[in-house]
Amino acid sequence: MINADPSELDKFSQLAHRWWDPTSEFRPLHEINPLRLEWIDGLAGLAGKRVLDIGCGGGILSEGMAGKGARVTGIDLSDKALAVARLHLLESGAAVDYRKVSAEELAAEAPGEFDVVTCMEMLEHVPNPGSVVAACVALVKPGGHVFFSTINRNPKAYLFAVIGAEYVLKMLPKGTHDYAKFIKPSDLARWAKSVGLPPQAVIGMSYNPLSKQYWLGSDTSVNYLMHTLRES
Ligand SMILES: C[S@@+](CC[C@H](N)C(=O)[O-])C[C@H]1O[C@@H](n2cnc3c(N)ncnc32)[C@H](O)[C@@H]1O
Repeated sequence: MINADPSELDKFSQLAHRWWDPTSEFRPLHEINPLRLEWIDGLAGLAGKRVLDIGCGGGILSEGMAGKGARVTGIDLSDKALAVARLHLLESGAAVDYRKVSAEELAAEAPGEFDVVTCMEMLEHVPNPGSVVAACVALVKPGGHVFFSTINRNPKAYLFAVIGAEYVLKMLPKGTHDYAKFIKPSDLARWAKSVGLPPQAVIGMSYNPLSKQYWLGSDTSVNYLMHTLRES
């Protein structure tokens, strides 16, 4: 059975036509993109690398990584998000190969083909995130980089990521996030380590609603990113 929740895919499909509008529901992804792109590039050196972006959506990060000189494949299971991603290439002139395939299926088809795998803001939308983590280790070359980002599971994360972002600030549509699917960094680290992806670094991402600024730092209590390396 495919590791996907149709209602989650439908949520993103419904909004997909607004993916590249930086004032839309996707504004947070536009605003965090430079931060995560520089962090990934600083650790993995994207130029010339073969990169897989899992759950690429409309392609905000995929295009950013292509702009750094990476050869990027973006995969997602939302037809509409992929259609928007492909259409945007005409406007931006970027080159990204977008495909509708699950991480698990691609892992069986193209094991060890990628220097870098990114899986950002996606694990909290799938029924079995551990299965995606296992697919990531299969997809990346020995010694290659895998990056994750997701939302921590604790009362503060519920307050900020659900109540704050969806109900108070209305940055995201209500129902975007399901608290039960949030993932503690310790759980993600344990899953990654158990499949041969020892974590190298974890960094927090914070937001100040008054200044409307995001930054990376030591506070992993709400949003965080994790860098792992496949054992050689
Ligand atoms: C919050 S968006 C993140 C998009 C992109 N990774 C980013 O950070 O800019 C989540 C994406 O995950 C995709 N998604 C959800 N379940 C998936 C699955 N099982 N396989 C692949 N993509 C999935 C959705 O269609 C959506 O495009």
